[in-house]
Amino acid sequence: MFTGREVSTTAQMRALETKAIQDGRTSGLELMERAGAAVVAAILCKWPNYHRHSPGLPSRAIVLCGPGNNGGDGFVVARLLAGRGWKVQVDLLGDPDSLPPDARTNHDRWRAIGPVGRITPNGAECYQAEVLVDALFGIGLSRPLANSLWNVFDGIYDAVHSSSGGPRSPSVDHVVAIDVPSGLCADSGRLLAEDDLTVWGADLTVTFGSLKPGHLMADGPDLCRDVVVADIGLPGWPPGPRIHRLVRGKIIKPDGHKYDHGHALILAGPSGHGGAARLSARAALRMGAGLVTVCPPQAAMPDHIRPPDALMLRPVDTAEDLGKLLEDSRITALCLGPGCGVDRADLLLEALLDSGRAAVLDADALTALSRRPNPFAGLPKGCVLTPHMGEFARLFPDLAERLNALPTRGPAWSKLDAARAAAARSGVTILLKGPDSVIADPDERANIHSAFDIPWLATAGAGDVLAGMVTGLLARNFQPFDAAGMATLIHARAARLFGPGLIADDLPDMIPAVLRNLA
Ligand SMILES: NC(=O)C1=CN([C@@H]2O[C@H](COP(=O)(O)OP(=O)(O)OC[C@H]3O[C@@H](n4cnc5c(N)ncnc54)[C@H](O)[C@@H]3O)[C@@H](O)[C@H]2O)[C@@H](O)CC1
Ligand SMILES: [K+]
Repeated sequence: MFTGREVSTTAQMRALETKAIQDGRTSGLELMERAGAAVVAAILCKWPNYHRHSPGLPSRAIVLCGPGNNGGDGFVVARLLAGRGWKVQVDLLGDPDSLPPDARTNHDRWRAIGPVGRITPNGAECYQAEVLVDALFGIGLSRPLANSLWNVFDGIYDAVHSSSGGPRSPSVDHVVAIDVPSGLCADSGRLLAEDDLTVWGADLTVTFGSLKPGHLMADGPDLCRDVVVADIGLPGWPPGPRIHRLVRGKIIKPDGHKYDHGHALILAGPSGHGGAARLSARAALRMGAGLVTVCPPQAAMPDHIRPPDALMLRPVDTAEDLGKLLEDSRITALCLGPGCGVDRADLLLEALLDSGRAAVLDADALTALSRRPNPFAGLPKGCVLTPHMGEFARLFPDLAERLNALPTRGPAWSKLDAARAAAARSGVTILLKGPDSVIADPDERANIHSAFDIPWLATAGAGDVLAGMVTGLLARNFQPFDAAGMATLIHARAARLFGPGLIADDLPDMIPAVLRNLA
């Protein structure tokens, strides 16, 4: 049984389906029937009034079926909706004789009820329905949509977005995608196309067993909108790496002495650049680190004579200064990078690495790291690297290049793949930031955090706060993977709670309210 937080790649999904069938638990046809039934149930749940859209008139559905089993699911949906009194039009892309066996069976079952039309470039001009079911391509999309299909997509796009509503103009109220909106790569959330493609998004996407990475990343969330995960009786966790959607967590500060909750050191930059480190420091305190010390160069000390008074101050000018400070074994985590300046980060990096302490390397520290001949040599296991895509490209140019290449084959490379490859190469936890953040560690664990609903979090200093939050949790002895995940989750919730107009300074002060709800 899945719990709802699992994310499976298409390869894992196929392996699971094959195993369930080989074990004799179920058959492909049975899974297809359950899939179709789940789609119908989700439609009726989301739009209960469509059961009868106006007195005496049946609701109307257009089901577009593709050449594979996604199309097979579509035939099941058509049959079940017709059985509920809907007026259903079914159009097929391709030749019925080429359908795979289960899809062909369901095609034939539908043919006993109604006709199957052909999907043509201009066919969408007369589409009029409450619901259009997109059963063209699911997890089997393996290559970019051919140019000949583009006209079809354009026509459907016009039908979906038509607002004229006249009797002869196309109009579709809602689109329901089976598994994924067609054209979207389920593994990456990227559109498989050789050029720009107009894809109509769905209002509701019904997927099976578990989420796929593409529902959470890149273009996926925008195109899938509401995603329902339907249990169709697939057992257990699929073989391969464990990927989760990051949606919840627990974080409690137990009783104890202040040193029991760790001591975080935030290395600050030169005079006039201390704000970033102060944001990090404030966030580390709010995350429950017992003590937090800001360490600017001596000349910048006066900049920091200001609240919060809970912050401590120690000057650090040289690597030796830092090394001396780190002789205190009660210092449990460091943060290097925010507002630090690349040269200063470079100067302090070696002492930090030599200490073997847990640390967050962010911003300028990542640039300093990328300039080293062997960037990942000697990184302590407790390190978390927190790059955004630009910093990631400096640290892992080949991975970024692969990620940025036009996705012409499925499964396309995703941020998930890139973050996992980076964790394997560097030997430490990677938090690859963005509206879709990925946290990956060298043990092949990965979490995806999808937060496209809070665009106001893309504000100056928000990354510094996040770095401080991770540092606070590392100081408290959280494992790097857990610290990065919890901080990402709480950071997003804090932004959501504050709402638009947020500036980074607001974030640390929202943390207590978020923590109260987590505990
Ligand atoms: N895996 C599972 O556990 C289950 C899968 N089911 C359904 O089966 C789907 C997967 O079925 P398939 O593997 O047959 O894959 P799809 O139905 O997604 O598509 C495969 C077909 O599309 C063609 N195709 C791929 N890219 C194309 C392109 N760019 N242009 C034109 N044709 C292209 C392929 O040649 C193949 O004929 C799922 O998305 C889901 O809807 C369900 O029936 C039940 C359970
Ligand atoms: K689809």
